[in-house]
Amino acid sequence: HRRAFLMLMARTTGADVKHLVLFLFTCKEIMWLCYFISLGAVPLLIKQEERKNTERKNSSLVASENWSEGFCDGKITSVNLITLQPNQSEMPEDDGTKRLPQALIIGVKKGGTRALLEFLRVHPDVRAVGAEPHFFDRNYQNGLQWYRDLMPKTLEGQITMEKTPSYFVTREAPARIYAMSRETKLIVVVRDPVTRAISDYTQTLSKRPDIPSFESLTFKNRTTGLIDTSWSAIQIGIYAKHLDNWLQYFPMSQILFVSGERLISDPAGELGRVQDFLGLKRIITDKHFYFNQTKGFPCLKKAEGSSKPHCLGKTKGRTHPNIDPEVVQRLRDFYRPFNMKFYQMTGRVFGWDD
Ligand SMILES: Nc1ncnc2c1ncn2[C@@H]1O[C@H](COP(=O)(O)OS(=O)(=O)O)[C@@H](OP(=O)(O)O)[C@H]1O
Repeated sequence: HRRAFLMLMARTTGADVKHLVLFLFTCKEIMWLCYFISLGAVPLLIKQEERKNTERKNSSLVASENWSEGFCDGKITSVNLITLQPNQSEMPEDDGTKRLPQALIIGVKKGGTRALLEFLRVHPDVRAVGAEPHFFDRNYQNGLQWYRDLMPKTLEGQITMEKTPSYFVTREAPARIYAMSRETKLIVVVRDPVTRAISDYTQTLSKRPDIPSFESLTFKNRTTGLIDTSWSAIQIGIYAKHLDNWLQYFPMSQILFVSGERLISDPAGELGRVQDFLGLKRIITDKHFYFNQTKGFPCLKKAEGSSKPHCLGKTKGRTHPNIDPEVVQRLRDFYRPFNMKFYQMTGRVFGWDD
């Protein structure tokens, strides 16, 4: 049959039989070659297609993240944040992910906020920003993406933190923090408002030595003894008033008050309360501290990521100027009712009026 077919082909096409044999043989080989290639190529093509699909999916998630940032123009709500989650979880987890803080030290200025943050950083499950981001007061227009970019990377189970003491007296801060997450844990380090005011004044004086005396700034009218509550050094210490603003958004159970005085006299005790509040294992104990006589403060035996002892710098523990005792007494009388209200609200007696 093969021979008859070849003869017929040669006769109709007028081609040489030898050439026809060669031609058909080559066609057959080519067809077989194509068949074998397709066997291997099909799974390969499927794999390539799958990879392309995954890449497409990832890039659309990144695009949606960028979109929500741009669209919301710094006013990102928790709804937008949920959109960001899938992409975060697909990012490599080995060196961690930048997350928005779950806990904040919101105040008070000169309360001992730096000491608390430095002590907390010793805990392996706490990661914190060194500088004060001032996001919820001065930099809110930069948006949550900007804020999150400032954060250190954390692994699953680690807590991201920052401290900005001015949040406590910023009217808009509670609503803004609530909009980021209503679950945010808030820590306030409080200190006797009179010494706090003097400490605040001492800091300003160190930067601007020509400012008026503490005594003259305290009063609106020295003869009538009317206190100038618009002076920020005085205003910040009316803790009960500021706390009222926070309680419009957060329950008391979500706010922890740390005694600035106890943070100096018993750092491990206060750190124990803070670790419990944050749901952390009590790792920071009295073994971590020693009292530095020269500095006059507790210091860390080993700072975070170091094996050396560490005290806070020169700007912490400045010598306060002597203030007229009559003025100090007048301020004590002024703060007493506010302090009583504050003790009542927090359920803790801080002992500033003993
Ligand atoms: N361990 C330790 N070392 C040094 N200083 C300590 C410590 N614990 C608490 N303090 C007190 O912290 C006060 C400064 O408070 P802040 O860190 O909150 O100040 S600031 O608002 O960040 O400027 C600072 O206030 P001044 O003494 O008035 O400078 C300290 O009294």
